[in-house]
Amino acid sequence: MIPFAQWRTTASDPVFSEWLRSSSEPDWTAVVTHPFAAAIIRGEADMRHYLVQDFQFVDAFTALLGAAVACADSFEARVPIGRFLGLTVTDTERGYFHRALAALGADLVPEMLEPVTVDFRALMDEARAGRRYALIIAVLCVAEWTYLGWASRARDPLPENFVHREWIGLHDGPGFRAWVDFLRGELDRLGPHLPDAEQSRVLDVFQRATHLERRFFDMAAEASALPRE
Ligand SMILES: Cc1ncc(CN)c(N)n1
Repeated sequence: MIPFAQWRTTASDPVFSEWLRSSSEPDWTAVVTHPFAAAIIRGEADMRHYLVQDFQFVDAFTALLGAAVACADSFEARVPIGRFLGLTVTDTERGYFHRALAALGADLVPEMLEPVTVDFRALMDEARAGRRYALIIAVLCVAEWTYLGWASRARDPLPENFVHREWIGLHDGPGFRAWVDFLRGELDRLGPHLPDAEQSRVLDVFQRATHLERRFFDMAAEASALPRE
């Protein structure tokens, strides 16, 4: 791993979030180009098992957003997080899950949690319990930026089935892009001023979250008999 202070001297885009992202390859590219994500874009992915597991992801993610509101270092930082928590995740996205899982004939509560769901929830719970804003934002940023990465590859016409189309729409568009820009901006604002050891901890969490995103899509692909990558 090249430390941020050294990396920034030669990087073309020397911001902290780009250091985290580029240090998380090859997992990062594997997530945003994953066959399961490509199948969602084509409207061909079997979403049932994936969305059932993801609803459990979103539960811990919502709690982590709450921790971000609580642990942010200013009112101005709390506002966009609180807005996204209240207007998107617990409203639009929750409504999508209820409609999509009903259309797919799935229960909201799964019979079992996949190992990757357990591990992802554990990472989010660890960040939430640690109450360190930069580490919390690192996990949130991976989840949202990787999803913007694959969803923004979609082109018109989007799939007819609302289960695919709305899932793409939830993770693309100007509002979601601004949210990802905010999360990246928080890392860019805070990261350069952290001590080296804390920068390493942020990178560790960022890399672990990126790897879990890859495993999550692998799990979904396996359940729907697609190649893992
Ligand atoms: C596993 C996972 N990662 C990210 C997202 C986008 N919030 C999601 N719904 N699920």
